[in-house]
Amino acid sequence: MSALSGKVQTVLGLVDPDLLGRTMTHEHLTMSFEFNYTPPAPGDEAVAENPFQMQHMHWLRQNPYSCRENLLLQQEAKTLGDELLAFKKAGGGTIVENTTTGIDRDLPALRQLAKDTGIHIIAGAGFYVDCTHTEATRRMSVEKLTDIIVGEVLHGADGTDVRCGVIGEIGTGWPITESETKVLRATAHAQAQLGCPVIIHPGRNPAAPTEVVRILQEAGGDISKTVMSHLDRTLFDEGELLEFANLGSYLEYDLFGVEVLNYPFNLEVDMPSDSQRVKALAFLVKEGYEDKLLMAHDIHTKHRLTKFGGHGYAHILKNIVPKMLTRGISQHQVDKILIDNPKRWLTFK
Ligand SMILES: CCC(=O)NCCS(=O)(=O)O
Repeated sequence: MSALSGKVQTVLGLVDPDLLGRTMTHEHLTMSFEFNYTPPAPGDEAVAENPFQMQHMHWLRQNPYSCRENLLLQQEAKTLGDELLAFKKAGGGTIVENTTTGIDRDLPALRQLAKDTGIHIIAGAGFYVDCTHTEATRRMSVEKLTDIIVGEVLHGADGTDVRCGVIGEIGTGWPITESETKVLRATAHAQAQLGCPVIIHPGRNPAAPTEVVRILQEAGGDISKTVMSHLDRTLFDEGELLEFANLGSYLEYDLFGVEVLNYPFNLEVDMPSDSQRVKALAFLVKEGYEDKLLMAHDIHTKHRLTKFGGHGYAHILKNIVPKMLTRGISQHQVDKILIDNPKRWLTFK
């Protein structure tokens, strides 16, 4: 048994799992998504240059990745305390901050935000998707990658003494690349050593979540302590969803607040609305998966902050939970999804 066993590791140190309260298991407070910039449609360039005005808000919500400035969430780190205090006022207790190496993780900023607001913040270890890997990362062996990830949890990351409390979000695309496969194997090895929670960003293909689970399992990972993120844009067929759910990971619906007509990273996908996300959760509850469900907003751009007219980190607590209660999900089941399941997942074995 390690010193971490039975505890949750926040950026301010170890805490008793009972202290977490309502938890968003997939958010970003400071990061860069610039590598995903998608040029605006011809004629929209001027709007994209000057997006944060009332008359441009609809365009920005529909085209969030076509404005460079919108992708620089890290510029807001100093003012993010107010957003977190709104989350706290709505009854929130904990944020899992999934920013990993490749998208500008800022651990000192996370520690400061936790101190300023009293919100428990849990930082993520490991690496994002292949196109953010450096050449040095690509050349590393699985053993070296494992050492880095274990070190980020046990000693601190990015040259700081801030320790990560989860591995992930570990980024994978579709098809999964060689470098991503090595990182997945390292993740499984580190998890086997540490007994820690893992969270995965799957590629945008219905086959991706199952393939990730296969790789993790083969390398000795603990699927019962692993979260599959972004199911709302990945698995639509109910049969396929149940087949995946049967593999035993946590099932995360984490794009609450995103309502877009065209999803630029996969134009085949019809991004669901929040009502459809609630429907999917109600379906999984009815099928007996209430102990596996998790929810979040995955805020990763500026326009989703309340400061820019967005829904902020309190949207689920203020707007989605009341809707869930009208759609066959009980308060007891809501509490499982927002409190008990995150607590169980985040507690080191
Ligand atoms: C870093 C944030 C992130 O990866 N979000 C996922 C966006 S999407 O793949 O679901 O569009």
